[in-house]
Amino acid sequence: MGSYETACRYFDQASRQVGLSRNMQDLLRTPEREVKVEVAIERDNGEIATYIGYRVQHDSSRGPMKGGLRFHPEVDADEVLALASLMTWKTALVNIPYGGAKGGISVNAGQLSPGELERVTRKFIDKIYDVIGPLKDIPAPDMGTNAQVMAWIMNQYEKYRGFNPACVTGKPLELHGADGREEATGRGVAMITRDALDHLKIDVAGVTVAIQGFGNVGSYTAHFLDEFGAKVVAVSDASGGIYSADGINIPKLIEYTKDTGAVKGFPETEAISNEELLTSNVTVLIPAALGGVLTSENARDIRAKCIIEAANNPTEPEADEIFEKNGVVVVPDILANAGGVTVSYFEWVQNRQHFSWEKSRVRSELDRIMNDSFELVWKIATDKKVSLRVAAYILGIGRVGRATVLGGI
Ligand SMILES: NC(=O)C1=CN([C@@H]2O[C@H](COP(=O)(O)OP(=O)(O)OC[C@H]3O[C@@H](n4cnc5c(N)ncnc54)[C@H](O)[C@@H]3O)[C@@H](O)[C@H]2O)C=CC1
Ligand SMILES: O=C(O)CCC(=O)C(=O)O
Repeated sequence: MGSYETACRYFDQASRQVGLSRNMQDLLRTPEREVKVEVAIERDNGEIATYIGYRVQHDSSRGPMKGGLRFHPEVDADEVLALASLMTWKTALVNIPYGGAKGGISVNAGQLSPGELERVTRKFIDKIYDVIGPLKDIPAPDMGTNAQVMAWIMNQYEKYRGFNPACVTGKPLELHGADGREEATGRGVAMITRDALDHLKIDVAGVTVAIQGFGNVGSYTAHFLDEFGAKVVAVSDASGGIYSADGINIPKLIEYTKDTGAVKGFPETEAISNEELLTSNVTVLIPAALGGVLTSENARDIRAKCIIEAANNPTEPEADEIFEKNGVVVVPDILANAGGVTVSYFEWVQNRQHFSWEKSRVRSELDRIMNDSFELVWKIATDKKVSLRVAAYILGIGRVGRATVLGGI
C-alpha cells in the first residue's frame, strides 16, 4: 500500500465517525498544489548530477502551510503528499495557526560533500522560492536535513526577498533559530510517552523502551526518557541495532554516535537487527526513523504494550487493526511527534516579532500544548470508544473542516 493510500485510510475512518459528506472529504483530502522540480548540480568531480525535488502544499484553510523537508533516496511524490496531509491534521490537532505542507529531494545526502549538499539546497530554493514564504509555506527540518540546511534555505530565499528569517524554521541559534527547536520533537515524544503510561497506570521510571532511529528525534527522545528514569534497552539506526537488558547508557551513547556516526559497536551491548528491535521484549516501542515499518507481517510479533509513533506514518493500516485487536495502545504520529512543529511555530512567532524567548519559556509552552493535546485526544477516544488515532484525526479534521466551512472556498 502506498504512503498516501495509508494516510487516506486513516482519514476515511475518522471522516466516517464525524459524518463528513463525500464532497467535503474530497475537498479536505485534495492537495492545493504539488510542485515537482529538477535539481541539477555540478558535483565536486565536475560531473552533473540531477535529482528530483518536491513540495506539496496540502491545505491552507487555517493559516500558512508548514512542514519539513526530507532528503532521502526513497522520497517520491506519493510519500511527500502523504506527509503533507499529515501536517494538515497535526497543526490542527495542536491548534497552531498553520496548514500542512511537506517537501523532499530524492537524494542520498550522506553521499554528498558539504559543498554538494549546499548546492542541492540552494538550487531547490531557486526552483520553489516563489511558492514558499513566511505567510505562504514555511519549510523546516525532517529526515536528512538539519539546522545548517535551514540556514542555506534562509540565505537563498533572502537573495530574492530580502531579510526574512520567518521564511524557514529549525535554523541555527546564531541565525534567528529558537532555543529548544532541535530537541523539541524528541522532548514532545517523551512527554507524550509519559502521559500515555500515566493513563495506563505504568510508572515511567524503570519502564523498558526500544527506539528505532537515533537521529534528531530518536536521540532526543532517548535523552528525555532517560531523564524521566525509563530504561532504554534497545536502539537502532540505519547501520543496525544494539541491545542491553540492563539498559543502555544514553548520555554515553549520544557522545559515541557524535564520534562514530552510528550506534553500532557501542560497548557493553549486543548487536541486533532492526527487525529484532521492533519485536524486542519491551513495554514501549518507539519507531523514530522511516515510515511503513510496522506491517501485517510483523504486527503479531510486536510485544510492546504501547507504541509511540515518533516517525511519520510508521504503521500500515493492517498492522494498526492487529494492534487494536491485541490491545496494544498506539499513540499516532500526528500527536506524538507534534512537538517539532509546535516549537517551529514559536520560532516563527519570535522571528515575526523580532523578539526571542528564553528556552525555559519555549519548553513550558511546548509541554503545556503537548499535555493538553494528549488529554483532549484521550478524552475523545474514551467518549467515542475509538482508538487514539481515530480520535486524533477527529480532532484535526474537525478543526480544518470548520475553518474551511467558515472561510468558504
Ligand atoms: N526532525 C523533526 O523535527 C521531525 C521528524 N519527524 C519524523 O521523525 C523521523 C526521524 O526524523 P529525524 O530524526 O529528523 O531524521 P534524522 O535524519 O535526524 O535521523 C534519522 C535516523 O533514522 C535512521 N534510519 C534511516 N534509515 C533507517 C532504517 N532503514 N532503519 C533504521 N533506522 C534508519 C538513521 O540512521 C538516523 O538515525 C522521520 O519519520 C521524520 O519524518 C517528525 C516530526 C518532526
Ligand atoms: O517543524 C516543522 O515545521 C515541521 C516538522 C515536520 O516536518 C513534521 O512534524 O513532520
